[in-house]
Amino acid sequence: MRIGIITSNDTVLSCFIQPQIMDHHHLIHFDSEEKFQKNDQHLDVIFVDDELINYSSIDINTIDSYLISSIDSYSYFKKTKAFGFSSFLLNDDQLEINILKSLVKYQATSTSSLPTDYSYLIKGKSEAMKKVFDVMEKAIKTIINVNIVGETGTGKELIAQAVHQNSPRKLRKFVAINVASIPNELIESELFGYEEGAFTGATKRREGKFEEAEGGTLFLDEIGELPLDLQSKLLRVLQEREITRIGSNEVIPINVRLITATHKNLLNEVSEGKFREDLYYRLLGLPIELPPLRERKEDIIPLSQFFIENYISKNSNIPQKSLTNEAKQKLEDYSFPGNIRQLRALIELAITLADENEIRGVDILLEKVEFKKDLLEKERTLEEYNIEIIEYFLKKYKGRVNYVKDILNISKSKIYQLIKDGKISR
Ligand SMILES: Nc1ncnc2c1ncn2[C@@H]1O[C@H](COP(=O)(O)OP(=O)(O)OP(=O)(O)O)[C@@H](O)[C@H]1O
Repeated sequence: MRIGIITSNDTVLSCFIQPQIMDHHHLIHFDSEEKFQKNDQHLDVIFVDDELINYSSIDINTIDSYLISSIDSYSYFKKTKAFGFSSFLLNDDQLEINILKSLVKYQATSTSSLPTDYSYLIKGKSEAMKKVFDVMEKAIKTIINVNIVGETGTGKELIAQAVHQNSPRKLRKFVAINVASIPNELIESELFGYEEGAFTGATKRREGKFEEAEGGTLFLDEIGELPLDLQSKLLRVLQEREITRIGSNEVIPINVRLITATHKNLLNEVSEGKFREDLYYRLLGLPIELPPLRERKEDIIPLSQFFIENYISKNSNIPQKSLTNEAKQKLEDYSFPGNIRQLRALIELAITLADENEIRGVDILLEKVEFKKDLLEKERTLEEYNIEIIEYFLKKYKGRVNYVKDILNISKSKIYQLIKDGKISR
């Protein structure tokens, strides 16, 4: 790990880094005669005096433009005319882990000064969400790695996208990959790419996700599922900041911000030997915890209203709808195992089911959200889907054919024919 410190005052170095690991023989100053060695050209951690401004790979030659993108640091830099620049190399794994740990702690307690407005995209006024927004501010200000923890559907990918879109990297790509969804033997080629002929089926060269995300952000979802051998490879890539495609000797430098996500407690995985500790601290960077919806009930109604507006604005034929008190209560009392994704599906179904301008309790089909998903997953013919839907509405409206034909905009005779054929019961 190479640490860089920009400062006019060497004593600040000791504030963050224990004296015993400082090796002044390795210090390099801008204003000295010394030139950077080739392998000195990347820094892992940069401080401007006591402010950690970056914790990720950065090329020394681009440090100026990096500082400009980090407004606070740049104005500080100008104001104090700080020009001393030091960097030193650390070769001790355990010390490296200790430094990473203290950096994580430092980041978690430092405050931010660049408020960003996510309210158009991410809803939530609960204390839990305020904390999430606070950490996001810090994530945006630096290019520190970020790890998002939360159950399925809590908004991990949405947060990752928001961090990217508000960061100086927004002009480059946001590339997302779900590690759990790729067979183990394909993860390496997905991440790092391959050359033509590298293995059976590699008919032409393909770039991996790291290359695709160059200059931007790579979102690795379900990182806890990464097999141990690939964890070592990923660690090496993060340390060396370069990749090699499978079947190639060419070393490709990379400049990618990593955001990882998991629904697992990775620290437990570390203690069980399933996840490498050194990789854990490299990836952890800033931890963002997204609590399940049942633990932030005050967000349920604002989120529901947001999804109603969103859905109606995209479907101009649907009139405005609002939630009755009974519907609100029903939503607030529910536990949402599928979290916000489930709430969204449930609201969209309720809008479709609601007859008037009101969404009533009866339109909130808690047990039926899964019905909608199941319905699609069973892969039936269109005719079979039709039958299932007609049957569902006939049951709901107690066999009133006239009512159901209007809702589904089909002919009465179609329904009677299906009943006559024994395909549906009334
Ligand atoms: N705070 C929020 N405000 C508005 N919409 C949200 C919020 N959180 C999540 N969503 C919406 O909920 C859905 C699920 O979010 P997302 O895919 O980000 O969850 P996830 O945690 O990454 O899920 P998974 O673990 O299953 O991949 C998306 O439609 C997303 O836009």
